[in-house]
Amino acid sequence: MSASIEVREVNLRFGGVQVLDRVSFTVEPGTIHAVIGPNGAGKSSTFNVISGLYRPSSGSVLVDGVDVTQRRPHEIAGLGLGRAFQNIALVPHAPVIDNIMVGRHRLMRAGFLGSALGLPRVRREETAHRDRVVEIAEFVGLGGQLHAPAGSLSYGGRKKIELARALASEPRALLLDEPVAGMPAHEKREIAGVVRAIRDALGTTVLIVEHDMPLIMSQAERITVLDFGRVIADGTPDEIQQDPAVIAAYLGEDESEIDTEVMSQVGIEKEHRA
Ligand SMILES: Nc1ncnc2c1ncn2[C@@H]1O[C@H](COP(=O)(O)OP(=O)(O)OP(=O)(O)O)[C@@H](O)[C@H]1O
Repeated sequence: MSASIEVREVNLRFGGVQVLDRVSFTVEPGTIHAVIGPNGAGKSSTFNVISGLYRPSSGSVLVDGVDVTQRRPHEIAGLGLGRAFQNIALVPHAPVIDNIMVGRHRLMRAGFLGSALGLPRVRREETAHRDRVVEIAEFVGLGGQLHAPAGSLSYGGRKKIELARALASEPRALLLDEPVAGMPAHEKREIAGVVRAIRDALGTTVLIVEHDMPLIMSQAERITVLDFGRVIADGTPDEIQQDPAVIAAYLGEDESEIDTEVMSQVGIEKEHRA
């Protein structure tokens, strides 16, 4: 149930701006792999290239060895690449379960007509899909809120719906874009647990972009660091914390914007700033 993702020498330009500059890294199957870097480093752009929303100027992306660079987003999703988006797009008045069912669409064969006519085969298929979606909802901790309107859940709860929706397509690799951004600590811990469980219990490869360093350092097995569209480091959390190029990248930001708390979380001591 796990796929590898290989990003090879990807260049991405918008007008005269080189957003990604020969970006290469490999996400091994069944690992939790993070992409980090200062604001504007190219993390979201990398995700957009992998999921087919942006076409690179050159270079390629392979999923399980299959070149997907020229494929459209839905085709890439069809190969088992799921994505939970940074900006939550839910139907607030619809129940939680219906919001998650949207993610199941890719796997459902019954057409609109069969559904509308209530054919027995179609009904059986829908029931099986719904049962699986209930399991997934329970897995992410939404079992008690299946019939609540999605908009009535806390921010963390709505993020769980996003996760469940991405999981509903039974992905072999899952891209998570800032899954804990803006959450209180207890919700962050809960989501971190779910991310770990997705990999441990389902075997899904997880590629994650996140600014929350404690989460990254504790969950990721491998980290790729981007700065100004380039890969400046790639390694284990321990290696990354000690890498001089990474330390310089985080210190190179405008002094007024340096988040000392983030720095200390990454393991960068104040002495390095002198
Ligand atoms: N569609 C686009 N058109 C033009 N420029 C873009 C586009 N998408 C991204 N960029 C530019 O590419 C650069 C990298 O942006 P990107 O959003 O990938 O960075 P990021 O590392 O995800 O940043 P953040 O941490 O702030 O989300 C930025 O300078 C951004 O303005």
